[in-house]
Amino acid sequence: MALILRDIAVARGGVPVLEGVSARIETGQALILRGPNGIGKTSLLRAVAGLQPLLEGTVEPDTGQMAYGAHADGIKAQMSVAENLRFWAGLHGTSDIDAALTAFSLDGLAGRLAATLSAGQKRRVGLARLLVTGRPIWLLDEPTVSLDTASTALFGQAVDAHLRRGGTALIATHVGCGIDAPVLDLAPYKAKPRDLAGFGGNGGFA
Ligand SMILES: Nc1ncnc2c1ncn2[C@@H]1O[C@H](COP(=O)(O)OP(=O)(O)OP(=O)(O)O)[C@@H](O)[C@H]1O
Repeated sequence: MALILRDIAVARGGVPVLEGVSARIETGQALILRGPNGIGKTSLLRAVAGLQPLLEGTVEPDTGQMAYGAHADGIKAQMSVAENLRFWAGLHGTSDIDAALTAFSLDGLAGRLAATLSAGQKRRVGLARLLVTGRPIWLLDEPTVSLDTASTALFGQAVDAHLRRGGTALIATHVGCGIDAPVLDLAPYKAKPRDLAGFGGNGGFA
């Protein structure tokens, strides 16, 4: 399923950060978002995922087709790895977690309380959740932070398999994440200051 961004502008904390961003990611393709700290990679992904409003522009398809993998893994500490994945699968109307456990080498940790996982292990559970959503468009924010070389390779394989199944991925990263894909540098799209009155803006003092 293709992901289409048309002339998008996004704000953060009432301040415009990016404008004029367009991209078309065809079925089976990925696009890497690059740019310096603070340019707006996270804000753009959040807006595409429907977690914050777009200042301008449109996104296709609707957010029901998207799975968002954020910085904060959002794992439930008092549940086991398997319980976390089952919970997430239930939310998305799926039930099979075995493939996700295996893809991220989590079989041996399935019964482990999430609170006791290392940072990289938690990140692997966060990424495994993408698989159980069954959604075709993955929006990933710095997905390989905390991952060692072997886990980064597992991530690369999971994305490759997702793309081969007809998925799409938009990935923000400023480190190599093992994905061979075109890169969109966001630096040229830095927004010029503008008046956000009427958009919930507050002069930038959020
Ligand atoms: N809650 C907030 N309130 C106000 N400003 C914010 C808030 N969150 C982020 N910002 C600002 O919005 C801008 C864009 O931030 P964003 O996190 O989207 O950038 P990024 O490109 O993902 O950065 P990084 O590479 O550091 O993760 C930055 O200048 C940041 O300081």
